[in-house]
Amino acid sequence: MSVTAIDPTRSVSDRLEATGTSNALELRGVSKYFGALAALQDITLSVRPGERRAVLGSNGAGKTTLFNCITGDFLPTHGSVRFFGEDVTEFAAHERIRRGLRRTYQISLLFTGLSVLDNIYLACCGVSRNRFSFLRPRRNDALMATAEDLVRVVHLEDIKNTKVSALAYGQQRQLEIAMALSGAPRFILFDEPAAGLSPTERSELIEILTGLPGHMGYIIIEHDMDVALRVSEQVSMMHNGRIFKEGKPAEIEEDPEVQALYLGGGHD
Ligand SMILES: Nc1ncnc2c1ncn2[C@@H]1O[C@H](COP(=O)(O)OP(=O)(O)OP(=O)(O)O)[C@@H](O)[C@H]1O
Repeated sequence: MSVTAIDPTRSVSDRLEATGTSNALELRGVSKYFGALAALQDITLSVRPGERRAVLGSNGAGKTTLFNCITGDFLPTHGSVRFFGEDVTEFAAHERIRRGLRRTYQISLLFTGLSVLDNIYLACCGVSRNRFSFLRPRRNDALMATAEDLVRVVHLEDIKNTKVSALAYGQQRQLEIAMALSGAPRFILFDEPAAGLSPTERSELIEILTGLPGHMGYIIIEHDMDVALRVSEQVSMMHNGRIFKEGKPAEIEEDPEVQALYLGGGHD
């Protein structure tokens, strides 16, 4: 199986030229406190449209809290979150979804009694404009065509009619990615997509992520450095609620401070 690494300079600038807009995501001075505990402290982060960013850090560094502040699951204690130029700091999660923000979760949210294709189709229905219509006796052909496209994007076309309960774990994670892609998102947050995957499944995941359409930017939280560094163009390192280093994957991999804190010391 061949894995194509992202060209870090050309792909980003090409995408920026194509989109011609401001940052996809912009966090300014974001902090999040749980009582006296500072889970996030003064986070400032800019991600350009189409950019692929990895956020790495030890357990408890604040990565999931960061995602929750971006998605609207948590309201930051201080600071602001902008999505494609719009201040969404106080927007509910569904309002951000409507603007094209998606995420995957560490826990599975699939309908195990339905087929792969039906799960994706339902996800497409969920984010379509007509989702509140009760008068839909037949399948929507356009949404089904989209679901068929997505099944191919995540390499599940050969088992599209298989029930989710019969899928291998890695295939279920691939399906979750397809569901996050429903409704043509502008930006996706991937929460540890490689967790629990076999080496073969990880290679498949790398292929899927690097093969996503160029305009589709994302942030990936990942403990697997090999996956994270191969699917990202820029890396932000977190520790104790702060981003302490940013750089390209090769720079991060060779950085002595990163090695001391993360690579050398493990993340437990
Ligand atoms: N809802 C919550 N209530 C109280 N404390 C929380 C809550 N969510 C997270 N925390 C705390 O905030 C800190 C950051 O947690 P967070 O889950 O964001 O870290 P993480 O980097 O995602 O860790 P992991 O890699 O283990 O998932 C931790 O000390 C955690 O215990």
